[in-house]
Amino acid sequence: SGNPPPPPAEKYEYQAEVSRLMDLIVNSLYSNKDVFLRELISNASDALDKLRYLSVTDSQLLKEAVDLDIRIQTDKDNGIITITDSGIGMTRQELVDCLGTIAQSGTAKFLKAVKESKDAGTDNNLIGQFGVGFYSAFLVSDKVVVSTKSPKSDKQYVWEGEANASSYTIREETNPENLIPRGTRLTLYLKRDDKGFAHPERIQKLVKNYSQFVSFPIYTWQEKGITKEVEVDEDPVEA
Ligand SMILES: CCNC(=O)[C@H]1O[C@@H](n2cnc3c(N)nc(I)nc32)[C@H](O)[C@@H]1O
Repeated sequence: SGNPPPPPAEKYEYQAEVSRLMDLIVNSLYSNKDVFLRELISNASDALDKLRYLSVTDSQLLKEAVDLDIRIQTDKDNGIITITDSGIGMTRQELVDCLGTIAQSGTAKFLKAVKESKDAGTDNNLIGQFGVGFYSAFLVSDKVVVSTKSPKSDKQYVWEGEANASSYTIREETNPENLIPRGTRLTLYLKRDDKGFAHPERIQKLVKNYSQFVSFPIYTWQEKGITKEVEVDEDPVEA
């Protein structure tokens, strides 16, 4: 076909503080892995808040006419969870700035706070307070893929990171099946021992626990493995 091949994925090293932070989060929160869903829903909710706030002065941001919601899909056959928000999305540079680096001050304060906190319980809350919850995805995932489309860029970008890795990659999304109009879709490839999180009833229970303060609807779907049949629940988990 006439289309030029897509540019190759680019490899980035995490800033040292980020690597240290990921190790700390994975080692200190292993006892209560459930927190990953609360953190990722919180990030999705923040992204929707940002869009709603910015659209007040720039209605163009809503031209992609998609509802403001969070969709969680579980594929229990393959141990995969996807969390999609129709929020503001990230540009390539924002992916680097937001997921590959962290403000030194934030890290130092977080590390100090965790050291001072008595037990894992307080750690869970600290992770949310310091906005570093994204990395809790690696509590339950071998690999995390973030596919994101911002109104500020005409391309959709795919960030890919693996547990215990010192680097991550970013490439352009070229598969039409994966394109989203705006927002961010996280795909979690669950660890062998954590595939239970992809069971719909377990996700629904966690969503009910963690979503009471989320001001956007959260829908959960069960993906029927290779048939890709999508069964919509009788009624969405209204926030
Ligand atoms: C410390 C890890 N960094 C983040 O979680 C940041 O990444 C960005 N992020 C994470 N999930 C996101 C999401 N779903 N949408 C958007 I817009 N930004 C997101 C936000 O800037 C977070 O503060």
